Amino acid sequence: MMAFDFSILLADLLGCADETALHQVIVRRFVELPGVKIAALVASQPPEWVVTASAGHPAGQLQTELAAEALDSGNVCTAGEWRAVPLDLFKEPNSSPTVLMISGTAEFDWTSLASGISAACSLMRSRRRESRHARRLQALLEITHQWAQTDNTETLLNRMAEAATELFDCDRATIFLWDRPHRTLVGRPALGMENNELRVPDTAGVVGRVVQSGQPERVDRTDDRAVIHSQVDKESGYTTETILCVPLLSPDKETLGAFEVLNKRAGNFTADDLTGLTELAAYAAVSLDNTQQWEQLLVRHQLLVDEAADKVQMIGECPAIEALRSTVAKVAAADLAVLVLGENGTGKEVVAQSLHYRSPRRSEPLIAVNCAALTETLLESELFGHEKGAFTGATESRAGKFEVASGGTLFLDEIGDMSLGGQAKLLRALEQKEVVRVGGHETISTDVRVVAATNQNLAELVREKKFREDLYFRLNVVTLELPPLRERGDDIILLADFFLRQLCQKQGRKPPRLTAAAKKRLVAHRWPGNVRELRNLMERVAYLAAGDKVEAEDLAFTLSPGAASGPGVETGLPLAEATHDFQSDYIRRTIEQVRGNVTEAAKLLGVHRSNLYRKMRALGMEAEED
Ligand SMILES: Nc1ncnc2c1ncn2[C@@H]1O[C@H](COP(=O)(O)OP(=O)(O)OP(=O)(O)O)[C@@H](O)[C@H]1O
Repeated sequence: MMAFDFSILLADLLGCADETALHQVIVRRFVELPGVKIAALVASQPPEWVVTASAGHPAGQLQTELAAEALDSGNVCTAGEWRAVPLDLFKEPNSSPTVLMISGTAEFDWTSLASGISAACSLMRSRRRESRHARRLQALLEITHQWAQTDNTETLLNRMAEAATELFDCDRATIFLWDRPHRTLVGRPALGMENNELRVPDTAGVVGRVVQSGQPERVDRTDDRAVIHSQVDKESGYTTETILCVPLLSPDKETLGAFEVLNKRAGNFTADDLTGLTELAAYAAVSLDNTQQWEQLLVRHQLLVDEAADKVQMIGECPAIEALRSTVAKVAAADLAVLVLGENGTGKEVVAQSLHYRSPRRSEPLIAVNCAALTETLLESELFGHEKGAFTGATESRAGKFEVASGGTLFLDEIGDMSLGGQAKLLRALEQKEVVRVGGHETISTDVRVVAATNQNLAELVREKKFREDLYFRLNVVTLELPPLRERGDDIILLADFFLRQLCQKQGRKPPRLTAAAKKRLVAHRWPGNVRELRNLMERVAYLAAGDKVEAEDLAFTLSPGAASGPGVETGLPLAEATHDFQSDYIRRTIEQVRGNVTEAAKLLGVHRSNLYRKMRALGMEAEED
């Protein structure tokens, strides 16, 4: 009796890529042995026998009756030089019982040989399964990495379907999302359907059963066609042969829909495909969830941007403002640097906001930096950022405004106040489109549109060598000049009404009306603080004036610190009117100073409390004694 060396067989089996190769290896190994003329593997597929591999003489003379006898008895059967050895090789589902047929004089311990071959094959198969699993995981990793970079559900679903058809060697794949309120499954991509989308009731066909039960389903070629939702095939003109469908489960096991693959190119979907699709669906559920959250965030972000853009209103109809508005509309979309000139409070920041929200950069940040408020060192760290430990107090690394505003707009206010050192660094950043954080080495590229503003005469500063000429030209591709408020005529009234409306709306009350005298006073005022001063005044009026009218006396102008000392009364008024205005203004401000305490105000004014009330009534001021 000959001994059989399993180690050689095992080594050969491990190299087999598929079942056919495995069968070939077994039969070849036998005919190499002395005394073996023919070796073959035959599989019982009633009503016939199929030779899956043979070696040696042609297999035509195979004794299939002997094979049947061996299979029925479970023992080795002999007829002349032929041996039929039933193998327990193929325990896998769908595999046929197999018999090893040997012709020759060689004698082995056939029973242990049969179980040895079966064990070797089973070991080889599990190795192959593991390596297939590892390959599938590798493919999954590559696929999910690609998914993670997709921020749009439509694209993501298409990519998922592409990945699945490739991975499972099938014709089509569709991901169904469960619209529970409408009891509908929405499948995409759906080739041949309108909008590439398929809508079916959530109880229809295989996919309906999968989402309802949470269990996967498989339809093979031989299965009853009745299980397939034939309506879909009718509509799309497609013939479904095989299906594998698994539920799409969220990480907390809620069924979100189903992942379906159709028409395996060869044969039926396998148990391996089921494991693979279940794994793929788990990643798909997470990616879909992430992408949908991202999309929701984008929608919310867009709403916020629109809301912010709507709030930016440049009120005014005087020719200078009309001209400015039309230039803003023209240059906003071009990525040009803009210099905005104008006195303090004339609306330079409003212009920067209008430019930003009318540009393609509107969804990215608009970042404002006041260059006058910071020392040179602080300004540098503010603009370019700093690394941890770059200077005392730099306990954390921080991105600069150039980095934060990248993709958007950087508004450099009070640029005329920037030191010459700061100007040099700013120029470098603008020219090279990159910055280096203070204390850092790495260059960080940035893409910002710069809008600069100043209340100074920048050209004059250039002449005086206080501002770099090269920076001046770089910032000043387009100049927009805002006139002071006193030169805007009736726009003062438009703005006053606008602010009153806006501020009263916040308090939920009807805005009071400006009387003709009040309007006259507003237009006559010099407005050293420009629109900001007007806004502040209207804010006070909106809070203090209780009635439905705003009288001239209600307009208590605040003296600007720069103005000559004296009451805030216009020149050009008759003395009686000026005295009247001065007195009401002075009394009002004194009362405001002591937060409405009239007794206290009377003391400060050196009059008796009741006399103060009398005086206020005479001046037409609201004065209710308590
Ligand atoms: N044309 C306008 N329409 C509506 N509001 C305006 C207008 N101009 C200015 N404002 C408002 O006036 C205030 C001051 O405007 P802004 O801050 O833009 O002025 P600025 O010129 O940038 O001031 P500064 O020079 O002090 O930085 C803001 O509340 C702004 O909303």
